[in-house]
Amino acid sequence: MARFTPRMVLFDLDGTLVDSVPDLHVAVNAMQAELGNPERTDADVRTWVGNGIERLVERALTNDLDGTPDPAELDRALPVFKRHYAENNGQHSQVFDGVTQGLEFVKSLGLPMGCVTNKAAAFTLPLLEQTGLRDHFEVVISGDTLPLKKPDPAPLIYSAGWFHVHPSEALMIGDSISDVKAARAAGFSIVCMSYGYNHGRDIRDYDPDAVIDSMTELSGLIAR
Ligand SMILES: O=C(O)COP(=O)(O)O
Ligand SMILES: [Mg+2]
Repeated sequence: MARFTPRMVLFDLDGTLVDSVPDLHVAVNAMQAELGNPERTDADVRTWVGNGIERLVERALTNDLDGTPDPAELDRALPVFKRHYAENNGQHSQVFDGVTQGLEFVKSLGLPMGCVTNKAAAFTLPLLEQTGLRDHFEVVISGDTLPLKKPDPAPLIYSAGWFHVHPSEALMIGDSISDVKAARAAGFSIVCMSYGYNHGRDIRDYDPDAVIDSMTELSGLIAR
């Protein structure tokens, strides 16, 4: 028997639907080069994604997941990063294997779907368009759509309200501790992808309701 019988499903973007690190890595190093700073590795960038663009730039500047740069340095770097990311967004990113099948399956159940990401809206919509995923989602909440982003539950609660679904009947699919925390605080169920980005930690350590290796597995987990 399927484990979840939600009335709506929300999907995280980076590390869940799309492997966006290749674009982010190029943009980070283009920024670093323009500012006269050293290159950062793909592996490091992978651990820095998930808390929005500004936090990524702070981590890249300091080469530290917990780092906070000088505010003037951040002010100088942010527009440079955004310019390079706008140029590269979607150029090297790939939709993860199984995502299209998973989305088609959820759609076949007649369940409404939304995308909730910490990525700024200026980058979210072009990426969803470019990867051909945009039309799956009736609602898209980006990192700067509301005053608070994940791990705050606000974007999830807002989306549930938009679909007129009680959070206890809603499912979030994500990849990081921010998705787990936001889902728990909102009262959603939470399924995580094992392949995503979670700051270098195994997402199983944060005890989501289920962890899957591919969205093709959703057909065995979700029913109406
Ligand atoms: O950190 C970001 O910019 C986006 O991350 P998310 O799509 O996993 O929420
Ligand atoms: Mg993510």
